[in-house]
Amino acid sequence: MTKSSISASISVTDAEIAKVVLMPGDPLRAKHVAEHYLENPVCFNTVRNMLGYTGTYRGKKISVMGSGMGIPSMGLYATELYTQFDVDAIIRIGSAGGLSDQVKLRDVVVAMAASTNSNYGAAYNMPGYLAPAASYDMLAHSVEAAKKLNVNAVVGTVYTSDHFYYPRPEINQQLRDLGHLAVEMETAGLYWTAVGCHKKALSILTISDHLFTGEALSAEDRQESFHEMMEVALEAAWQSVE
Ligand SMILES: O=P(O)(O)O[C@H]1O[C@H](CO)[C@@H](O)[C@H]1O
Ligand SMILES: O=c1cc[nH]c(=O)[nH]1
Repeated sequence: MTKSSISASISVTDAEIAKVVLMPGDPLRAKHVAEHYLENPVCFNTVRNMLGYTGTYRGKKISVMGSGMGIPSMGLYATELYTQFDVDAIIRIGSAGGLSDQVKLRDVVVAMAASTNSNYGAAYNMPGYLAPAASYDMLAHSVEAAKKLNVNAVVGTVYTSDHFYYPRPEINQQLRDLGHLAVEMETAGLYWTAVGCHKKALSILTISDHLFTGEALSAEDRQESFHEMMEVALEAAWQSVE
């Protein structure tokens, strides 16, 4: 749908926002995705430099917009996209630090669920705890896409941290023992927001560094592995729009 400045955070200009939005943390990565993967991209948002674009991919309209870093930023943009711009599905496309031996540098991780140290979900006022989990059909589409594209995608639980620099790094061992594949900073917030708005979400991540092996991708390697994640995410996005 086309709107002319509804929210303080997103100000739509002359492009519509698609039903499905890809969201990297970095707005410049959103620009890169728009320019390299979408046809005829048009910028729809520049407020706070949180760049957003809409274009087409294999004939279907797809948007891409930065989320910023951390749950509060992701929660704000995802809520506005779902509730004010009629978006049905958001796919996070991010980087993550490996925790498990099941993942190595460059692997693509599909986040089935996200544990977190964030208290953001307390606002849903559940007795106990609202589980941040992916939308199954989108998860299934991404797994099928990865198989078809011969991409090594590992499906499992990730850890969404409020801290990039956690003051007690020894918890990484516990996270690993409890089966977490990788750590990043937005997925749980996206999944909570989606369920709260009765919409869909999926988080697809590339392992950019490993907290136990100490390895990290060079800038060139990041670009190449990022391409594999993009192919999987675009296919899953394509499948999720009619
Ligand atoms: O690559 P992005 O999507 O920004 O994701 C990861 O990178 C940032 C930290 O460097 C956090 O946002 C984390 O979740
Ligand atoms: O949040 C993040 C993202 C990439 N690598 C990390 O170690 N943490």
